[in-house]
Amino acid sequence: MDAAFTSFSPYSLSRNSFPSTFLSTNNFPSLTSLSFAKFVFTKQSYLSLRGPFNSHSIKVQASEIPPTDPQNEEDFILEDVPHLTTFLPDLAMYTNPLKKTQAYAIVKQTFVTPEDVVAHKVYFKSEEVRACIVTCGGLCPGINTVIREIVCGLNSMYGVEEILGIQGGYRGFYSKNTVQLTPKSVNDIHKRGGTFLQTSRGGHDTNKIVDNIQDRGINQVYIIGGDGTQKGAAAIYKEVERRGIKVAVAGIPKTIDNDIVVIDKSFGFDTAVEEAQRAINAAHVEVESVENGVGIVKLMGRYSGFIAMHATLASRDVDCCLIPESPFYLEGQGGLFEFVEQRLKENGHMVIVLAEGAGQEYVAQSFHASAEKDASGNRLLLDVGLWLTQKIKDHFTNVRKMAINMKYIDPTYMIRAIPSNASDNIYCTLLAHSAIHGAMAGYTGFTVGPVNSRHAYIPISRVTETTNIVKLTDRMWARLLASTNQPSFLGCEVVQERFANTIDDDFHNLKITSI
Ligand SMILES: Nc1ncnc2c1ncn2[C@@H]1O[C@H](COP(=O)(O)OP(=O)(O)OP(=O)(O)O)[C@@H](O)[C@H]1O
Ligand SMILES: O=P(O)(O)OC[C@H]1O[C@](O)(CO)[C@@H](O)[C@@H]1O
Ligand SMILES: [Mg+2]
Repeated sequence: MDAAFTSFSPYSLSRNSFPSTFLSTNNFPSLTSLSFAKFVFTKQSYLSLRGPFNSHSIKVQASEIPPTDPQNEEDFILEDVPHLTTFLPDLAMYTNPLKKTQAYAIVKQTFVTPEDVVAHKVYFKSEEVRACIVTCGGLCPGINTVIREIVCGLNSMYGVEEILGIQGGYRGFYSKNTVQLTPKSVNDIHKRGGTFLQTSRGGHDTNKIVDNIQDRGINQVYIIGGDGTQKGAAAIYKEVERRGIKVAVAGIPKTIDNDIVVIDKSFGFDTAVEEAQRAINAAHVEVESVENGVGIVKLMGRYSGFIAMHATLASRDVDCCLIPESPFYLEGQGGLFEFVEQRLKENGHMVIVLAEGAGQEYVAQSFHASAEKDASGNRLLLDVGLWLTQKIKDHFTNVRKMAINMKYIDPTYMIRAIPSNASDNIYCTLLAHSAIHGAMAGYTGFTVGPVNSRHAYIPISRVTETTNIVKLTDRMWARLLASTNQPSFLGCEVVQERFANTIDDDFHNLKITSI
């Protein structure tokens, strides 16, 4: 593989300067490159990614490229981004067609900085590529943009003609016909919400999928989806490797909940937060126009309250934000009822933003519901919005004998069914291009995404080992508490106990690896 790349200048990530083998794709058209790509980040960079309390890191293997300061060797996390040559050492290489494209040929000496990386050689001839794209899991604004940009990017940058759409998620590999994707057929799809290819949950059968990949002669697989999808992608990559077939597997992380670890933020998240503002505004207008108005807005967020937290912070009209990570209680001193009453006395109205995964244990108790699961094994949530609405009504009517005016708004699906906004559109384009360049360069078993603002190739296993959740000890949550002045519902000791160590949370079944 070394011959495919030339030498590479060190660059600085975060404040620490160190020789990086991090394959950056921010400005791809440089003709510098690196001898091998590794996924690297330091404690320092992880810190800046995850906030000041997170000092945990896993040293995967000794550094092949020594750290700048050998004393700080512990600070490095090095891990190979898998490459086809790992299991197919004799693969042929070809001159990268990007060199000849008009768009990139001229930039050789113009926009190139030492940290830019491009493969001199690629491992696929344009005419040999038979790519496919699949979308799995829930919807998210921007999926269609990613599909469009993979198709258009492969075609315009690498001259690829054969691109298949797998319809209806993973099970589409073995249960449906494929659809031919061309720049023309996907030209307008970025203006629509949803997924042009349709999606599904469940139905991941690794052997059937890889059999199908082989039967159809597919050699590049682009998989757009959330944490479950990425686990499925990792299984496909492993099976491909076991069979020793030349198939590059690239994951593009998609999650409206922003629950995928390592990457800075998931695409569509900003769009969803923006759309949530409309619901919060509506709730605020409604409740300030009546006496004792209480507005409840339910937003998505199964185990991670990022949408609710960001929508609350952006709005400033929200009095209280309830998320799955932060337990709350209703009755007594410091409880939600007391806070609602206090706000009604002060302002005559209040707005609560509620992530759908919050308070599930209470709702389950109230409804005596059993834990149902969807086809992928995700727990089906009970409607905490309806439950809370009823609880607040009952409390004020029956206990406090106080008339309140309740407005419950549930825009959950509306915030993810829309097309992506302008900045998410650009972000989706970068992700798609990053995936294409990586696959053409022979990388496989990787997920793309920005880490500390630099687009990177990340071994899929890194993004599936844990889930991103709001950390109550993080400054963002502190900012929210400062903005709403809501009760924290937790004593300091509880936060320490709950978040100080690596724990397995019974309810969320999530691993909080470190603080
Ligand atoms: N551990 C796993 N191994 C293999 N495949 C999996 C695994 N977990 C989930 N999948 C498959 O991935 C697909 C999507 O999973 P899931 O429905 O959990 O959505 P997701 O990708 O996590 O997206 P989101 O949760 O954001 O909607 C499904 O087809 C499911 O069968
Ligand atoms: O699309 P479904 O199956 O109704 O699932 C909804 C779930 O999907 C998510 O949007 C994640 O994709 C969650 O926020 C939500 O709980
Ligand atoms: Mg998921």
